Amino acid sequence: MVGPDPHVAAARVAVRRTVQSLGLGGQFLLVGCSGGADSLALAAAAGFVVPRLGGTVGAVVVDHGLQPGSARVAEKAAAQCRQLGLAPVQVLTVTVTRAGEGPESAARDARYAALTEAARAHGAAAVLLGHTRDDQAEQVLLGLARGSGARSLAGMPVARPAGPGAVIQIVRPLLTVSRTQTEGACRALGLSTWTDPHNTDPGFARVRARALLPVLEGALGPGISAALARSADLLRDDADALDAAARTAYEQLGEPPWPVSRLVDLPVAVRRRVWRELALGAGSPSGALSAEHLRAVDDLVTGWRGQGPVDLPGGLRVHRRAGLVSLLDRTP
Ligand SMILES: Nc1ncnc2c1ncn2[C@@H]1O[C@H](COP(=O)(O)OP(=O)(O)OP(=O)(O)O)[C@@H](O)[C@H]1O
Repeated sequence: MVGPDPHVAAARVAVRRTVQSLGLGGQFLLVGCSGGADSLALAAAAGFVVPRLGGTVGAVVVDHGLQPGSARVAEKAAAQCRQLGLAPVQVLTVTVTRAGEGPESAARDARYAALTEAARAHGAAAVLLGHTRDDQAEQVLLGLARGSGARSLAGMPVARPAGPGAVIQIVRPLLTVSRTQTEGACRALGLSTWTDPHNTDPGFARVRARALLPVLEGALGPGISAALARSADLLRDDADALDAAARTAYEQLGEPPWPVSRLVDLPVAVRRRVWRELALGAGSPSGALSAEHLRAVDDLVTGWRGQGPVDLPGGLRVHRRAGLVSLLDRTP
């Protein structure tokens, strides 16, 4: 008997391992499918694997209505999901408000909200997304270009709760699978894939990062995407450990004011996280809080030369007086 195409097999193995390791066998799962090669390969693999693990799998295609013909693209993706045996398969039309950080991020927010809501309505345990190892590598490259820390370089986790305290998980089973493999799987299965025009628009930093990977492979040797994804995995473990240490330190410190003497002996990586937790907990907007803000707070505490207080986004001010560090509200 001839086995499945190797790309199809790779996607199935990745889905089976992820579903089993997360204890999701036997549950109802929902694939978020855009009609692109990654999420169609995911739908095909999940449609094969999940029933064999005693579960069921459906799909949701979100129509953002941002491009002409988007409804047709969505219907075609949904039809292919149905042919792959997924049920129920739904097209959800969302309204993307252009407020916030731009249409891309507004579309993403609307999509995640729609997918999570559909999962809740159908009683799904998880939403499966088709991010690949190449997406992970691009994310790491973009983080490096911004000078990010371990948490950001850790890229996307395989699983996370859909929101604070949520039961539904957002799961990315294909993070070990390359885009070449998802495209090969779709070809082997005769699936017709859609290419998001944004994926070739050099106006997006992600698209430019994508173009860089083959250049890096040429210069440094093959396997760069896999290596970057591996770094993300290692850094995620480090970031998790440091976050846990910072949470413990934060809890032990209690409410500010905090004595400087109890702060200076903490490792700087933990202190930085404590400052961040302090600022975010007091309402500083995360997008506006920079590494420079955190460095200034740390300097106030550990490198004091009589400098003044540090102002943080959100109308906050960190003060040092008589060996105590306190957080004040600057708003009148
Ligand atoms: N229109 C859509 N409907 C349903 N699921 C989608 C849709 N678009 C994307 N997805 C899901 O999200 C995955 C990632 O898609 P994409 O890379 O386009 O997202 P993104 O814009 O980079 O945002 P993010 O990476 O934060 O999810 C897809 O593989 C698919 O599972």
